[in-house]
Amino acid sequence: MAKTQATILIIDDDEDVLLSAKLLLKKQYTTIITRNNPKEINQLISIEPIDVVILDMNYRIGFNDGKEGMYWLNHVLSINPKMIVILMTAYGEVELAVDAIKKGAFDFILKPWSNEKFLATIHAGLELSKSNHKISILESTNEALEKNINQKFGVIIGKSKPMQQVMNTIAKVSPTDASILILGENGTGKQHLAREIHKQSEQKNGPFIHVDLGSLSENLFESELFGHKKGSFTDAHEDKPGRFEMAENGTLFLDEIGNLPFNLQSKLLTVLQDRKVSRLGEGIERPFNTRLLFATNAPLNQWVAEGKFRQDLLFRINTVEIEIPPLRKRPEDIDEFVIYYLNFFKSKYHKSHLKIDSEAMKMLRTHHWPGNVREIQHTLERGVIMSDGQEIKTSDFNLTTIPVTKSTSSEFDDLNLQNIEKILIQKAIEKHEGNISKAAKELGLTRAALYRRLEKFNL
Ligand SMILES: Nc1ncnc2c1ncn2[C@@H]1O[C@H](COP(=O)(O)OP(=O)(O)OP(=O)(O)O)[C@@H](O)[C@H]1O
Repeated sequence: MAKTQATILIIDDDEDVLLSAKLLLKKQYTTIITRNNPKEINQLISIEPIDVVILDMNYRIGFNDGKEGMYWLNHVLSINPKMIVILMTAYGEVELAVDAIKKGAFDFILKPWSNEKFLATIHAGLELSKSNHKISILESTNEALEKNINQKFGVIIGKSKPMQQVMNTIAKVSPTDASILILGENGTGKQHLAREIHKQSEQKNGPFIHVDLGSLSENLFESELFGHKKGSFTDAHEDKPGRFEMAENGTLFLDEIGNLPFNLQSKLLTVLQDRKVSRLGEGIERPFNTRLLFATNAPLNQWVAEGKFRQDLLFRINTVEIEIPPLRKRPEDIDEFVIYYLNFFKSKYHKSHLKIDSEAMKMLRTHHWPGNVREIQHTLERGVIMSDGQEIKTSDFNLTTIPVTKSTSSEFDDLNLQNIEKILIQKAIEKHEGNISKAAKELGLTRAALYRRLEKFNL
């Protein structure tokens, strides 16, 4: 019979008890650790993936008040409140054992034990430990998924030749386990395509977890990606799995990979090579089974040449590179996007009669679309909202291109804060040639906050 994968720690000062418990359990479970001194608990819990602790109530000869057992029970639960602790106790101490259960122990075993009862108790403890572990991962996965639930548009639009080539590549590579690097300007649909790859992959029934490395502050990178142990830093109030663990049997999409700080690039490389992650502050290595997708709008090859991005990491993540062309290089797709978003927003805002005036349509077809698909989507939404009549007019779209102006102090003659905010945002985007992450960083905003302002100012 194959052994069940589980690590059980037994602590008792009686070597005979340890030996007979070990002999019994090792037939059933993969790892049995025995110790005669409870002081070793601290170290063991932080380096071994322990599922169940079996703890004696008394450690000094002649003492049978169970105080030590209670002390160590509290201690284990303060390190990990979800740890399954089973107490071993003699006949006279049943009341004490019941008290221990009230304080958080899972169950107790009476010494001398019946093998059958002993195994049944361990089995039940292990089942609970497994479901606790699953629940904690599910809670975090759920949290991450809820953030993504607003993803509104599931279809892939684009019949142009360059888009069809992209789709052909996706059909070929999605079912494999190759790492894919998606390249493209802001708003070209990198995340949208990453979701499509997930849908067409073997992991399609697992979660799709998106991490925007452009919006994470530097001190959060490690904990977000790899998870942390309670107490490993000031705000680590409880154990938390990282995104790698949350994406188990699914896809992990690391967006804006160019924003990963240089010191963490080597750590990520090791994780990708070993296919194991360790939570911050914990020595346990957890294997993961996750499809990895990456995206960036940064010129990574150039950054490698400049020493800003590790070449070995780039080689690891770009087994296949897919470049999504900007909208201006596939103008044939504009009409389809316009029709799609027009219909979508007509129905959302209950304006089913609306059409686009021919002048306005001409303008949409010839616009440069620096913000790509995201810009076309927001423009159509604005047009539908602003239009009063039967037709959306050029002015309803309020399509402006970001003016390329040289900074002069006269811009600040107008001291209206909103106007100045708009000017600063324009300047930051101009300076960083449309790179939203860098502009947001310079402005001291998250990317999401910058996007909100772009919308607010119709930029
Ligand atoms: N081919 C497409 N078909 C339908 N919708 C699309 C397509 N490409 C992009 N979109 C939509 O455009 C918006 C922007 O796309 P997405 O967020 O994937 O771009 P991105 O390249 O990841 O942007 P950023 O670089 O700013 O993170 C999304 O709402 C997405 O659904």
